[in-house]
Amino acid sequence: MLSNKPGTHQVTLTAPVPAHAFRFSTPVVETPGILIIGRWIGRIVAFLARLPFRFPVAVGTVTVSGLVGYFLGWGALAALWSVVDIGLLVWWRRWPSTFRTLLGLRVVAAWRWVWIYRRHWQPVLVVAGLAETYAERQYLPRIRRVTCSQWSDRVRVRLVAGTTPAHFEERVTELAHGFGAPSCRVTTLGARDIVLEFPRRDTLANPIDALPVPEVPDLDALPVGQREDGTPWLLKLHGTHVLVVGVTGAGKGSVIWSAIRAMLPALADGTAQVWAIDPKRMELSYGRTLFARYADTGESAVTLLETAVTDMQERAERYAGKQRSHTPTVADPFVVVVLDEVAFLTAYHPDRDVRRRAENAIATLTSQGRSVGFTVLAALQDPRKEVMNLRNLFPDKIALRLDEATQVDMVLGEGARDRGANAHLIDPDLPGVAFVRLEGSPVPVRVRAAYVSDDDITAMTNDYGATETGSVDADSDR
Ligand SMILES: Nc1ncnc2c1ncn2[C@@H]1O[C@H](COP(=O)(O)OP(=O)(O)OP(=O)(O)O)[C@@H](O)[C@H]1O
Repeated sequence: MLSNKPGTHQVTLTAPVPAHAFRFSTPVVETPGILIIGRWIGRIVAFLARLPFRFPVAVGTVTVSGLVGYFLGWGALAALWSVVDIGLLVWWRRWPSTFRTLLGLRVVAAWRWVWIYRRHWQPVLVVAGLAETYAERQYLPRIRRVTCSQWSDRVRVRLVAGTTPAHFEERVTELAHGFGAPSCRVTTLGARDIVLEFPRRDTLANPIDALPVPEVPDLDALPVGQREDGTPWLLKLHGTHVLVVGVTGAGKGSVIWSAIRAMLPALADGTAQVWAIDPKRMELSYGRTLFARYADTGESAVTLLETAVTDMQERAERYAGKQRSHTPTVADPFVVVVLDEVAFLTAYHPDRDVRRRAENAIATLTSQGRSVGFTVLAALQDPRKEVMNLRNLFPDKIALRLDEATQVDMVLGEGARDRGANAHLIDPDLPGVAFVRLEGSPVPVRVRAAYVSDDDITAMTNDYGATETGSVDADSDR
């Protein structure tokens, strides 16, 4: 106990209490050198024993090459490799997709595991604050596996017990920078089991052409663009309200037009209607013949909104006690009120009465319209409360390029920026790129809306628009 051996004085887990004459503490026992060396040898042997299972192709290749070189000589090895190279070349040219999935991406994954993740894992995690310390020992989450898809690396990680995926979600920016990726996304697979997804390149860098019009539109999942992982970005309109926020030129129009485009067959057969409010007279006027109602001034816009409220309430009264959800029919179509620059009505319109009536009507529609088939799809440039205090009545929000970092959480909700939704850093040269929250996941996803050009809109109005303009723009007071 009172030994003066080196190390005895180092362990001070609790501070001494001066009033106590004796202090009991755990004795420090010196580890014999042979045990330390034995442990290192054990770890090296375990590593070598695991290698063939972890990298069977690489270990097999090296072993076979070594055996051929040793028994048959270097000439035979060179001949073998020439044949293998020609075989690989033929495979690559003839069946590129199987070559990529079975070999190419595995080689890339092994390389990136060693060179990027293994090498930088400890420093990046320690600096990012993701290494845990307990009783003077450091515990690091462990890389279980690295796999590669064509566009991203997926790093499967075993968490340190007592930590949660939220620790990683809050550090996605640090992780992305640390491993040299444009972004990082965290997916939870199970207890202490997460995947970090690092894109290797920006899959949304090129504009996406207007998507094909679906034969039977699914109003719960309208294809409006592409997600960062290459899968379609599907927008739910029926049973919700959507607020699209972005600075001027961010591409709000492309989200609105992509949604309208995806609904075209439903507009044509009368099971859905678009009621459009277009204060700028630039965005929606182009496709006027597609809309059941159209308004472009303050007064006519408020009249349109109040008509929607009256129709909605009449429908709710009919449904009361009989049905709890809406199924689109020709008699009771799904109505989407599309509002371009909603702040024009709620904040900027000079007439106070128009502002008040518009706000009341939007609040009523957004709070009561969901279950009876009335949806508001609104675009907004400035999400601050002074401009739009109704934003929380929109369950789904889309954050295109924003002006300030603080606006990200205003749009996507608390913690969205910490989880990597850097909408304020979206490149101005990438209009249509946005962050959205998908159902059931707190992690924002990067997406890009398809671009519906003027020619596309002309083709849409030719194919699906009403022939008599007068029949569809009853609310316009132009
Ligand atoms: N999804 C997209 N893909 C590629 N380019 C796009 C996309 N959306 C918009 N653009 C380009 O950006 C320009 C501005 O887009 P848009 O008018 O839709 O922005 P906005 O957010 O509606 O702006 P404003 O609020 O001023 O109307 C378009 O003219 C087009 O050239």
